[in-house]
Amino acid sequence: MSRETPAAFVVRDARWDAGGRAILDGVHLAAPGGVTAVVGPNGSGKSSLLRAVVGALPGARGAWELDGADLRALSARDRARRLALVEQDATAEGEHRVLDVVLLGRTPHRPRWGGDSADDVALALACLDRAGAAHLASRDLATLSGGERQRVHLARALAQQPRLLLLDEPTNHLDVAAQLELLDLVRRIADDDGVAAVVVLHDLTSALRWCDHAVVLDAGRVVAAGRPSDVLTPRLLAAVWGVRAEILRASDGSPVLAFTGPV
Ligand SMILES: Nc1ncnc2c1ncn2[C@@H]1O[C@H](COP(=O)(O)OP(=O)(O)OP(=O)(O)O)[C@@H](O)[C@H]1O
Repeated sequence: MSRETPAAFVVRDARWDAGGRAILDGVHLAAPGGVTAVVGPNGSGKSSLLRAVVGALPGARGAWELDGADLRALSARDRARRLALVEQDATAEGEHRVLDVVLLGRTPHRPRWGGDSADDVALALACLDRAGAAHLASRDLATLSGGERQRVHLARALAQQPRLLLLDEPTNHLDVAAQLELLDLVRRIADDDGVAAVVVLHDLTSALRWCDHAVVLDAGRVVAAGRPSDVLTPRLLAAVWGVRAEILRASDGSPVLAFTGPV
């Protein structure tokens, strides 16, 4: 159970056209707190959906609300106080000390002309610690490995203290132990802090094991949504991904998807 009231996030009828076609074609998503997996084949619109919600897709239409508030009506600063996005393979040009990158997450919370307070620095260090990256605080971001950078961007997002955390393939670049740590951290952020976490995942076993809800996109449309175990069935995997799949059971009873070939 969440110690905080879980954040409720809703997307209604998201639409976005690019290159002469519909990339998002009437997407509905309801994330009533907890962890929501957004899954689908390559090019199905997952990243576009997250980018639309953060206001990074000019021309996107639809409504998105967090705790009943219209996110589109908020200023960029107010939006950044409520939601944070960690993008796929986020990089940065030039030299940036890791601690300064994480402190950027405090920007929407501090006075417009104020510098970093001691509290900001303490919070940034705590977020680095939570993301398993405390030892990187003094490093230059450009010198980090992909997995190390991923943790720093997560720490920056946590420093925003969002009610909605959007993560685009956050387990990319992470070794297996780090993937488990990250998914466990996302679970705790949802459970303990009441943050609504929306996570784009390609690893469908992780979606089954770690997530409360799953939304399946195909060609810009939602083709299934609900409890991951109800949604990610062999029949759906065959229809959407074109693969034959079996659901096996690990010794602890948790589901493991095995793919045995194309349909
Ligand atoms: N600016 C653009 N102009 C034209 N097409 C675009 C643009 N941005 C994205 N697309 C197309 O929109 C589709 C959806 O892209 P998106 O990145 O949202 O997919 P995705 O589901 O996140 O894919 P992946 O799993 O490969 O990361 C793709 O076919 C992509 O080529």
